Amino acid sequence: MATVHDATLSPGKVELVAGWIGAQRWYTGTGRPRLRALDSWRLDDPAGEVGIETLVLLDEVDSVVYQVPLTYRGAPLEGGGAALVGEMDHSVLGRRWVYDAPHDPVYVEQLLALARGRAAAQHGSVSDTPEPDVRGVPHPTWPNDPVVRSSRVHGGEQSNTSVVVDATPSPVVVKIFRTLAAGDNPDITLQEALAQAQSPFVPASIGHVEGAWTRPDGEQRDHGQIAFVQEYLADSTDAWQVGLEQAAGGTPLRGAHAVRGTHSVAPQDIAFADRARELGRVTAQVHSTLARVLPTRTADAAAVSEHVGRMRRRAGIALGEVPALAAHEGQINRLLRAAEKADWPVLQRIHGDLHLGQVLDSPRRGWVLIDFEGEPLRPLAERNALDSPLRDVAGLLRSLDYVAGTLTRPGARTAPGVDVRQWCTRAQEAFLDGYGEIDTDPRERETLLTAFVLDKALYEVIYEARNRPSWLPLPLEAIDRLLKEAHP
Ligand SMILES: Nc1ncnc2c1ncn2[C@@H]1O[C@H](COP(=O)(O)OP(=O)(O)O)[C@@H](O)[C@H]1O
Ligand SMILES: O=P(O)(O)O[C@H]1O[C@H](CO)[C@@H](O[C@H]2O[C@H](CO)[C@@H](O)[C@H](O)[C@H]2O)[C@H](O)[C@H]1O
Repeated sequence: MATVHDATLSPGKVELVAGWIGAQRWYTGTGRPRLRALDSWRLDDPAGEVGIETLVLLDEVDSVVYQVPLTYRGAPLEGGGAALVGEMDHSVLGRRWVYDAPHDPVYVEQLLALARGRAAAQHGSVSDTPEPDVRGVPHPTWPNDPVVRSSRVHGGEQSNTSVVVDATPSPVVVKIFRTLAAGDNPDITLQEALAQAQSPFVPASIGHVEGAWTRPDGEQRDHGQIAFVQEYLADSTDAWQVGLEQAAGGTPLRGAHAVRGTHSVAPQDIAFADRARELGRVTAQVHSTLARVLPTRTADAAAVSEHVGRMRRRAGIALGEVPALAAHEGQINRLLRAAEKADWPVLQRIHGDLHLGQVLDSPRRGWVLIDFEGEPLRPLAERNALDSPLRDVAGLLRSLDYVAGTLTRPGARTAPGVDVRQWCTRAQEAFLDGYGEIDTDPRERETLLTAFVLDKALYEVIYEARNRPSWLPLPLEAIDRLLKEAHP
C-alpha cells in the first residue's frame, strides 16, 4: 500500500521534469515546455524502499499529454547516472534522487506485474487507496507470468520507451507509451488481434495496461492504454540494418537462399531480392489477416474524398514548412486529383507507418512486423481509422529508397562497383512481386500507388524537417524523382 506524505518538495516534481523533458527523444515540442500536472498514480515497491509514481503532464505549449514515470530513491541508483532526472529535498524523507523510471528495475518489475494482473495501481495523492482505472490486461494467449532477471532500456531513436527484460521462461519487451491520447492504441489492438488470429508475423502479445487521466479542462477522465508487453525476439536484427548492409555490398545475409538470377545481377541483389519478395508476401498476408478479423469498408466516393482531403492537408503543411517544395505544388495537386478519380481497394486496418525499422529479421521466424502505432504525426482518431493497404506498400517502397538515399549521401561507404539505385529498384520490384503473389499486384493501381508514395514522402519531409533536418534531402530528392517519372 503506497504511503503518500503530506510534504514540501524542493524543487517540485513538475519543475524538475520541466528541466529534463526537453532533451528526451520522445519529447515532441520544439521550444521550452510549459508543463501542468493532470494526474498521477503509484505502484508499490514490495521492499518498501523505492517510491514509484507516474505523472501525466500536459505541455501547454502544444497540448501534448506525456506519461512520465519516476522513481524516488533515498540514495543514488547504482549505474543510473544517465537516468537521473534530478535531486530534490523532501520535508519528511530528506534528500531524494529522482529517476526516469524505465531505467529503474524496481519500476519495470512492478509494471510487468501490473500488466499481468499481479499488482494493483495505487492513487497518486491518497495513501493506501487503489486506483482502479489503471489496470493490467493479461493476454489470454500467453500462458506464464515472466519472472524478471534484469532489464535495460532499448537504445536508439524511438518515439516511446521500450524496456528489454531478461526474464524466465523467455525475454519480453515492455513499451511505455510516452504521449497519451484517449481511445484505443492501434499498436496494442492490431498486434493483439493478429496474435489472437495466430499470425506468425508479429511477436506474441503478453499483456497491456489501461490508464485514465484527468482531461486538461479538469472535467472528466480520458481513458487509454499506457504500456504494452510482448515477446522479445532477442536474436533479431531490423530490416533497415539488413537492407543497409546488403545494399552496401557488405555482410551476406543469414539464411538467404539464391533465387533464379540473371548473370547481370550482383550476388547481394539476388539475396536481398529474395528477402524483399518474402517481405512483400508477409505484408500481404498481414493485410489479409487484418481484413479477416477486423472491420473493412468499400471505398465509396465520400471515403475517397476524405482520404484525398487528408493527403491535400498534408501537402499543404509540407509546402508551408519546407519552401523547397514550392516548385512542385502544381504537379502535387494534379497527382492528388488523379488519385481522387482512381479505383480504390477496400479500406481496412493497416500497419500505418510501415518502414524497414518496423520489420524484424528473426532467424527462427523470418520477417516479423512490430510497432502498429501508425504515424506519430497523425492524431489517434486517424490512426484508428480504416485506410488503404497501399499506404503500407508505399511505406516500404519509400524505406527501400531511404536505404539508397542514405548510401548515396556524402561520406557513405559502399563496396566498389555497387549501384545502390539499381539495388533499390530491384528490391522494390521484388517486394511488389511478392505482394502480388498473395493479393492484387499494387502496380495494377499505378496512379494510386504513386499518390500514396508521394503522400508518404511528404510525411517524411515534415517529419525530417521537425526532427532530423539533416535527413531532409532524402525525401525531397525522392519527390523530385517521383514527379519527374509520374504521369497522372
Ligand atoms: N518484440 C520485439 N522483439 C525484438 N525487438 C523489438 C521488439 N519490439 C521492439 N523491438 C526493438 O525496439 C525498437 C523500438 O520499438 P518500437 O515499437 O518501434 O518503438 P517506438 O514506437 O518507440 O519507435 C525497435 O526498432 C526494435 O529494434
Ligand atoms: O519508428 P517511428 O514510428 O518513430 O517512425 C518515425 O521515425 C522514423 C525514423 O526513425 C521515420 O522513418 C523514416 O526514416 C527511416 C530511416 O531512419 C526510413 O526507413 C523510413 O522509410 C522513413 O520514413 C518514420 O517516417 C517516422 O514516422
